[in-house]
Amino acid sequence: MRAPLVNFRRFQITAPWPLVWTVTVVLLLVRSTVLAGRFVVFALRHWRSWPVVVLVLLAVDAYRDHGWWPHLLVLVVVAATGAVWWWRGRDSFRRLVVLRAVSLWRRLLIYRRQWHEVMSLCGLVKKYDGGEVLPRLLSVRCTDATDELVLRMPKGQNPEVYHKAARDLAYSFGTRHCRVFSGRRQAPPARSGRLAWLLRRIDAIRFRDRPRHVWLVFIRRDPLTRVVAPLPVPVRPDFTALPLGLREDLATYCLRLLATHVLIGGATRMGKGSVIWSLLRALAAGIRIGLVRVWAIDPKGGMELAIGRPLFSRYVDDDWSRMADLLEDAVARMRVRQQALRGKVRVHTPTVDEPLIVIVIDELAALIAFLADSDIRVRITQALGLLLSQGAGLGVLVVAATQDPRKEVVTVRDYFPTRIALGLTERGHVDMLMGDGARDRGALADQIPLSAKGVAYVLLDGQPEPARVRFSYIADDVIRDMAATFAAPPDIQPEPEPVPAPVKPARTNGNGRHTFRPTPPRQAAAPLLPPSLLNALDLDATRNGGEPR
Ligand SMILES: Nc1ncnc2c1ncn2[C@@H]1O[C@H](COP(=O)(O)OP(=O)(O)OP(=O)(O)O)[C@@H](O)[C@H]1O
Repeated sequence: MRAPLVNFRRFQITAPWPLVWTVTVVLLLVRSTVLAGRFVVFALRHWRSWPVVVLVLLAVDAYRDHGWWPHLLVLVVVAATGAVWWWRGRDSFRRLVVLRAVSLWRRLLIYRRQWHEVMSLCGLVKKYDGGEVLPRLLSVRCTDATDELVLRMPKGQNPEVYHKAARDLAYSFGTRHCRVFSGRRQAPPARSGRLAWLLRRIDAIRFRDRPRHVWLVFIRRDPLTRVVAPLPVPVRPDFTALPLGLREDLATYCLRLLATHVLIGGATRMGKGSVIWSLLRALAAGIRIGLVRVWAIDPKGGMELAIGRPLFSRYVDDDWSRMADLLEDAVARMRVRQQALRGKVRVHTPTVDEPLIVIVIDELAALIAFLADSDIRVRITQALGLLLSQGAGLGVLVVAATQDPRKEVVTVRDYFPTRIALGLTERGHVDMLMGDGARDRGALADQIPLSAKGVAYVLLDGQPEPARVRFSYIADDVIRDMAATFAAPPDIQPEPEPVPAPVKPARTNGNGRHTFRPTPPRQAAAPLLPPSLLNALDLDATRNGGEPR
């Protein structure tokens, strides 16, 4: 017999069966451990469903043994307990039962059902490996006015994409406003007590930074369409949280007035006055005891601020030169404080002896842009520059309103760390006032309707995304009442009386004789708008449901 061309037997090797079995068992073990781990994660993630699963199992068991009547009995007991709960504690019932039921309902019927469609149409779906990657909806939490969704972005996206798509998302889900937040909205709760250390550790995990999560807040019912009534005057003002109005999620909007200056921008008649008066109301108790001293300048001849004169320790509305004096006096006070605090503290703490000085200026542009007398204008600009650059930490703060936020008009704009944007006339004004990119992040101040007076965009503590708020409307009667109740005590340093205008020194006319040129009378600050026009403008307020000022 002929020998085979290739002798396969020569290459034959015996199978290493122990090795094959060992590898297979190890692979199976790894796989089943992974699956078990996934199941545990799934079960933990959906821990809220455990009671439901247990109840369903119990219900099936009870039905098998006794029929329908145990279910009926349970239903009656649950309904009776719910009724008693609702009767005794409506708030907790609403929070723990009604809102949770609404959240579940809206999650399933509104968001889950349309998720794929809306995400695709709003351009938020990514294509990868021949398939689609969608943002993943993690939770839906409803409040009385908002739906807060948490979602995880697919890889290759950042929150900017959601900021841009915010309006499309809002209208797609049947609302008008959608706010996008790239960070968690609630801070971890403050823990105390015996188990605080444990709870703090759990919070550290629960509230850890999640860069791939995005929070979408849909405004289901806009609470800012109604005028906000004056808020109660705090017994002692908390400068880190002064209540000034209402947020669109129905929380109270609080301003942090500690070591900051505030610039209020808004087109004419959009409610700059209501921001100032809301702030003064929040400070009123401090004003009465002398913890806060308000120095007010109203370049509109007192049209806005004169009505609350008793609240102010110093007040000028009729003389540009006295306005400059007031600001220079504030600089002098600031310098004295600087000397006293140097090397001791970095931020001044207001006391009755060394109060917080708040300089309120109703129309900043009138002081630094439209003032004809260049000498006084330079004095005012210099004093303001010093106050704005150094006064915040020393407890000398400036709160100023302007209709025009352009740099050419408000040259000192960049020195205001806190900005409030009421309704503005131009799209470009939004970024000028709130900072670059603010409009893209949702501050649509140029789209605030004329009727929404007192509605504004603000930045909340620690969040780059602007929030929409409405300041409380303080009517004239309320201001008068406030001025009578919370009048400022006499200042330790009395307001200087207006000094008569200095007579210019005689000049020689070259032939030894002297010609006296009397100085023209001091320039009085005439109102920017004549009273007749202001009265006419007040009519629009009456038409819009507000009260004329
Ligand atoms: N928060 C508010 N809620 C409801 N209506 C308001 C609010 N603030 C102001 N208004 C209405 O708008 C009118 C104008 O308000 P305000 O005088 O405060 O505006 P302004 O921006 O200060 O005007 P100006 O540009 O003349 O200084 C008021 O007469 C009032 O009727």
